[in-house]
Amino acid sequence: MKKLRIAAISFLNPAPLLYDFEHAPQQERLAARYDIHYTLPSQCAAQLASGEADLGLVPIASLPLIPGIVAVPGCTIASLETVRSIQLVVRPGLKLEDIRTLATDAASRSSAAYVRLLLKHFYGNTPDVHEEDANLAHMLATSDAALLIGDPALLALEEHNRQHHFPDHTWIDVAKLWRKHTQRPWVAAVWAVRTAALEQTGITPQQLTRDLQQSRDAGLEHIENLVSEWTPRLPLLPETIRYYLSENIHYILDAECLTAIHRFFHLAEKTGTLPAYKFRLLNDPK
Ligand SMILES: C=C(O[C@@H]1C=C(C(=O)O)C=C[C@H]1O)C(=O)O
Repeated sequence: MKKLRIAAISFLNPAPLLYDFEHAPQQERLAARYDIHYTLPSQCAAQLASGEADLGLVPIASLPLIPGIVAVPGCTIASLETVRSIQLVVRPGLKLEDIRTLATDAASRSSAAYVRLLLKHFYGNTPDVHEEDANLAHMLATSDAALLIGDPALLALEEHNRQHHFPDHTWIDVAKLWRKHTQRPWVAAVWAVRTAALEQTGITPQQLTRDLQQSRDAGLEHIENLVSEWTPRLPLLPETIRYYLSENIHYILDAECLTAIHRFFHLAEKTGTLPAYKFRLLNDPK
C-alpha cells in the first residue's frame, strides 16, 4: 500500500502533535502507513503544492493558494493569548503605523500574513515587505521592523529578556496583538491533506483524523517527556519549554479556533492580503 508522505515542522512547537510518530508504542504502527520528514512551515506548504508531500502542517495563509488540499479536523498550532515564538521587532521610537519596511522570516506564511493584515486594517499601514532568513541583526540593519517565528524567535526573545538583545526595540507578540484587536485566538497552522493522495493510500478520512488526534492527545499527556527530550536541543530552561508547550501553544482546533480562522480569512480578503477562501474541513459538506 502507498504510504502518505508527511511534511512536518522542525520547530519545538509541533512536538506534541507528532508524539506518536516519534515514540513507541504507536511509532511502528504509524510507520507502516506514513513517511514523515521535517522542514520549515513555508516549505511544508511548498511541498504540498508541488506534490512532494501528501499531508503537511500547513500555515493557514497557504491554504487558499494550494488547490486540492483540505484541513483535517482536530489539531492545530494556535495560541489563546501570548504565543512567545512570533515576534515583531520594531526599531526604537517607531509606532506600528510608521513602519515603512518590514523583513519577514522566510519560514513564515501565516505570521507574515497576520502582520500585513493587522498593519493594514488596524493601523492603515502598508509597508514594503520582503522575506529574509531569520537573522535579526541583518533584518534590522535595513528594515524598520523584522518578523521572526519558531525556534529563532524563541531564542531571540530569551536573549532579549536575559541579555538585553536589541533592548531599545519594541518587541511585539503577534498573537497578543491579534487578540487585542479581534478578541480571538491566533491560529497559525493545521494539518492539511491532498485528498487525491489520501484516496490512493486506502487510509480513510476517519482513520487519518483519529491517528492525528490520538498522537496529539498522547503528546499532551507526555509533556514532561518532551521537556526532557528538548532541553538538550535548545538553549532554553526546562520550565520555559514546559510553559511554551503547555500554556503558550494551543493544539485543539475547537470552535473558538474555527471562528478565528473565518475572521482571519475575512480580514485577509478585505485587506487584499490573500485571495477569497472558504475554509472547510475534511468531510465537511461542500
Ligand atoms: C507558533 C508558531 O507557529 C508557526 C507559524 C507559522 C507561520 O508563520 O507560517 C506556521 C506554522 C507554525 O509552526 C511558530 O512557529 O512559532
